[in-house]
Formats: sequence, structure tokens, C-alpha cells
Amino acid sequence: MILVFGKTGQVGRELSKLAGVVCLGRDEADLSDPEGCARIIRDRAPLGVINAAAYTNVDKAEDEREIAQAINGTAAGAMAVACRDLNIPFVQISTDYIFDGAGDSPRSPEETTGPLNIYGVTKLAGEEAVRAANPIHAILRTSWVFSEHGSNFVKSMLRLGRERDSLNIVADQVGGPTAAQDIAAACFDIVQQLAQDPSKSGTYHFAGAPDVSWADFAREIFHQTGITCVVQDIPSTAYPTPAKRPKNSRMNCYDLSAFSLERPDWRASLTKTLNKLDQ
Ligand SMILES: NC(=O)C1=CN([C@@H]2O[C@H](COP(=O)(O)OP(=O)(O)OC[C@H]3O[C@@H](n4cnc5c(N)ncnc54)[C@H](OP(=O)(O)O)[C@@H]3O)[C@@H](O)[C@H]2O)C=CC1
Ligand SMILES: Cc1cn([C@H]2C[C@H](O)[C@@H](COP(=O)(O)OP(=O)(O)O[C@H]3O[C@@H](C)C(=O)[C@@H](O)[C@H]3O)O2)c(=O)[nH]c1=O
Repeated sequence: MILVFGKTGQVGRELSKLAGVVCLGRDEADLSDPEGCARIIRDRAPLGVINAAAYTNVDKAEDEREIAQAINGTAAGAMAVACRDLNIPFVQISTDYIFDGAGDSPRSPEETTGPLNIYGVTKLAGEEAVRAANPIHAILRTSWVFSEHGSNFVKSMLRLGRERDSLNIVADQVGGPTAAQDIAAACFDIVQQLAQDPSKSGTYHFAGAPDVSWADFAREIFHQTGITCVVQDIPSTAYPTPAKRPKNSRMNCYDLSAFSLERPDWRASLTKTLNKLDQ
């Protein structure tokens, strides 16, 4: 059995559809109690653990550093320690927001980090805690997650695009939109491969292709749904938010070949997501 934390999240919901997976929600495992989560892992003794739970409200995290740190940093570390004690793999999902977004070339996993916001700081703390705690781990950095569930850019665009004739969307932040379903499948594959071959442990990038700006992502959402809303390109400076976002979120995903995985085409995954939203 593979144990998953974050049952109600975008990725957690997709993982819960897979055979051999047991997902826990906040009611059963609250990450603000890191030792409680570690105890659950020890009691259940799974074959591996995937942590899909996180504090993901990027702007709110600026005012809630402590709780974001407990969930994204301390809890991830405590869970990884429990996995080390059981000698099982731990998969931690991380984010492009651990980078500073400088330049325009895709970032490799080993490149220097430099988060611009508190969410990124706490996710980076989680990465470091996991690496220190359990040699059998994968830190899978992904970006711009969307699905038919929860709150995400695709659903925001569908709502706003139906209400307005035009929308101003940031065009100088570029990254890889990634479907929750594709991330879940990758995590499931990775945790099983790690159980077989712990030497594959390390930090990996998994983002949808091709890289695109938020504005062009919005255009594709409107194109695929026939929404006539016009997208106006704006710079980040014209869309002030409490948390600063990196401009360059491009990630080099070449290392995925270790698990025989490739970057998924987000446009095809978007079509599937939109079809599900239609039903
Ligand atoms: N969303 C994105 O664009 C991106 C996400 N990621 C990472 O991917 C992973 C999955 O993200 P995603 O599926 O979008 O997340 P969601 O925001 O959809 O869901 C977050 C999940 O974490 C759970 N959670 C939050 N706080 C606690 C807590 N104290 N105890 C237990 N559970 C808690 C939520 O439970 P509840 O429903 O009860 O609140 C929910 O199940 C995370 O690690 C995230 O950092 C990486 C890049 C981009
Ligand atoms: C709604 C809206 C957003 N935007 C911009 C703001 C921002 O730069 C960008 C995306 O905004 P959102 O708030 O949807 O996305 P955000 O919460 O920043 O998404 C991030 O979430 C965390 C969890 C991650 O780990 C990241 O990979 C990333 O997906 O779109 C506009 O320019 N115009 C708009 O009308």
C-alpha cells in the first residue's frame, strides 16, 4: 500500500483514483501536527509515502509564515524521518517557486535556489528537511498545477472569461502548466521505482510542455472552450500581488529519463480537464 497525504487536494484527488493507494485527509492526518503524521506512517507501515498536502495559498502565506512553515517544512521533514525508520521511499512534491526567476533559460534541478516569497521559502525548507532525513526520497518539483477540482488558474479563467469581454493577464512570467492527473501518475510511478531502486533518489523536475506565459495559457483556455474574452498582455508590475512571483519558471526536466518519464503536453491534458468540467 502507498500512503498519500492530501486527499482533498488537486493531486491528492487524482492519486486517490489509483489502485493500491490509501489517501488521508486533514481530519485523519493534520500536518500542523508533524509528529502525529510521522506516527501514522509508522503505524501503517506502507510500502512508500507521497506527500501531496501543502499550504498552497501563495499570497496568504506572506501573512501566515509560521503555519506555512509547519505544514510545508516541518511536517515534510517529520514524515521523511518516519519513512527512513521504515526504510521506505518518501516522495515530496515541490514547486518552481523555490527559484528566483532570473534569466530565461530553463532551470536544472541542481541549480541555485532563491525563493521570492514565503510559500517558496517554506517549500524549500521542506525539500531540505526531506533530503536531510531520508536517503530514499524523490523531490518532484512541478509548476502551475491545474485540474477540474480545487482552485487553480484554469478555473479562475473560465469564471472570469465568461464574465468579462477582456482580461489583463501577466505575460512576463513563463512556465510549464501541469495537470494534477499527470503529476499523480508520475509520483505513483516514482515511488514504486524508488522502492525497487533507491539509487534513483534525488531532486527532479516535472512540468508540462511547452513553456508558456500566463497570458498565453489563458488564450489557450479560451481557444479550447470557445470563450471570446480577449487577453491583454500586461507586465507583472501592472498586477500587484502580496507575494512576488518568479518571471522565469521554466524547468529543465531532462532528468526524468531516470524514471522513463517525459514532460506531458499540457494542451492535451487541458482538453481532458475541460471535458471533465463539461460533464
Ligand atoms: N497548485 C499549484 O499550482 C502547485 C502545487 N505544487 C505542489 O504540489 C502539491 C499538491 O498541490 P495541490 O494539489 O495543488 O494542492 P491543493 O491546494 O489543491 O491542496 C492542498 C492539500 O493539502 C491539504 N492540507 C493543507 N493544509 C493541511 C494540513 N494542515 N493538514 C493536512 N492537510 C492539509 C489540503 O487539505 P484541505 O482540503 O483540508 O485544506 C489539500 O488536500 C503541493 O506540495 C504543492 O506545494 C507545486 C507547484 C504548483
Ligand atoms: C486572475 C489573474 C491572475 N493573473 C496572474 C497573477 C499571477 O502572476 C498568475 C497566476 O496567478 P494564480 O494566483 O492563479 O497562481 P499562483 O497561486 O501564483 O500559482 C502558483 O501556485 C503555487 C501553489 C505554485 O506552486 C506555483 O507553481 C503556481 O502554480 O496570473 C493575472 O495576470 N490576471 C488575472 O486576472
